[in-house]
Amino acid sequence: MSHFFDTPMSVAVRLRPMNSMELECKSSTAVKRTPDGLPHVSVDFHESFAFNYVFDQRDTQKDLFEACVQTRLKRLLQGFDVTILAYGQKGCGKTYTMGTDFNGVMDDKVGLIPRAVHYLFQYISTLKKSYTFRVSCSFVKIYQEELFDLLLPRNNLSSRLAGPGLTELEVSSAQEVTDHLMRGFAKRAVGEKPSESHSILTLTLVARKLGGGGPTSETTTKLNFVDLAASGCWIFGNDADRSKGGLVALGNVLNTLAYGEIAPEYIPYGQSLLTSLLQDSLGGRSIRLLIACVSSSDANVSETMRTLRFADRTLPVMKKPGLRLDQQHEDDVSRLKDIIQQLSGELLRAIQAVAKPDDRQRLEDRAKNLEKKNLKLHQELEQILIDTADADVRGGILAKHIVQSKTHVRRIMTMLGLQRQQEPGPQSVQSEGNQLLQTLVELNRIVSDTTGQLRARDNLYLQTHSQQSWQQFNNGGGDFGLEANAAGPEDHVSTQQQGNDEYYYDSA
Ligand SMILES: Nc1ncnc2c1ncn2[C@@H]1O[C@H](COP(=O)(O)OP(=O)(O)OP(=O)(O)O)[C@@H](O)[C@H]1O
Repeated sequence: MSHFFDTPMSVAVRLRPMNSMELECKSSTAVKRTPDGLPHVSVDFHESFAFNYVFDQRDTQKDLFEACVQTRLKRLLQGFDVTILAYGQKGCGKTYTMGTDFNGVMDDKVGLIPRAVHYLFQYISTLKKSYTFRVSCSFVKIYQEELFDLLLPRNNLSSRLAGPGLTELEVSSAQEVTDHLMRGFAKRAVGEKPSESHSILTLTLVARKLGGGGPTSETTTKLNFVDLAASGCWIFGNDADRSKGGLVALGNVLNTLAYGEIAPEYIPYGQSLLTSLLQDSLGGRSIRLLIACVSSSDANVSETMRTLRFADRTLPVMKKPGLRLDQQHEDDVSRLKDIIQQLSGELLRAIQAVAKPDDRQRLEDRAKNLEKKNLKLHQELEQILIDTADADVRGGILAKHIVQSKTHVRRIMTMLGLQRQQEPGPQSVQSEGNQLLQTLVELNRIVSDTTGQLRARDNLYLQTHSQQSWQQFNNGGGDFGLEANAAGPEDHVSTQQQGNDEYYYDSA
């Protein structure tokens, strides 16, 4: 078992460089990554948003792929559907980022789809000793609430889907997928502009574990790349522009999912074709990454704000900071957790082998209990990491956790070693179980201490920050058009502006 630190829903913001028109108009930069190194975006210096990742003009396609897509692809084999969506105003880089317009040349400008497909086929080829894989591909366009199959081998036109299911083509290499992508993209553009339709490229991966005959030995997961229609000046319900209605529905679904555990029947998947089609890959065991593509220019600030608000509302309220973790740390923690899991299993099997039947149940229960505690500790730690907005502190906690986990692993290994040497009876097994329990209690104590320290630190930060904001507000309150004494400092803690409830709509 391994864990991942990102929440199921993550948001990456990508700031595209100014285009020639913006440069000609001599527009200035209004949207920036904040200089503190955190994944925050500031708009016009007075509005800021916190996301999981922020990429600016200096970041390359490779940076984006490696930071937020690569690790998610491995989750496919752990039974998660992975959905990557690009959202944003017309011309802000959705297609460029996704690589939906791939031209067959694998250069450094190539977007996510070709990179992901190559990575995936390479990755599964390393697992061929343990798994067999079947991969199939479908590619559709949704335009004005109608579905078009882009892989139907007919003429040059995309075919509206009236009858049975989608074309799903079996593929055995990255090249085959990108060939289908290129053919499909050419069809997407027929009839209307690509910016007016959504396109979804789906890879379905069926992994069968070799040597496993049980019902769970085959896993089917989906990887979706969704290049959404451009957001912009539109009104929900306008029949002439119904593809945009899919964006409203998508916003509603992601927003509802952000509230946490909600029964599927309350999630409004049925509001559009887009959300119905993606239903399985948006809820349940899915990992979602929304890439909000925005312009950095002051000429597009109002549309950029709408995009950022859309993205902001898809994130769970409690997990907004959700900062990117250092990859090395994440890998270390994940590896150690796997080792602990494996060793705990071995310990359990060793206990079963030596204990008398009447002791066995009790010891098994105890071992299971330890396992649960261990899992809870990991979950607490992950929560702390997600809730902590300071990269240095997070790094410190992780480093500490790694040392603790290593000690923990060493102790379990020592116990196993002793067990094997001495072939102990139930009593010694019990005392080893107790030692393990002690270790876990100790680990638990350290985690709660750290949580306490972090909470105290966060409270202090919020207090100081709110006092500073209040002072600034009092000094220049007139600019805000508010009475200087209308609210107390506690009302100014957050820099995150709450948009109005109709944020999906453009009333212009
Ligand atoms: N991060 C970036 N770096 C360099 N060029 C970019 C970047 N993002 C976008 N571009 C360029 O900007 C132009 C518009 O990008 P793109 O077509 O991807 O926008 P889009 O959001 O998909 O637009 P539409 O909604 O019309 O489909 C393209 O020429 C693309 O190469």
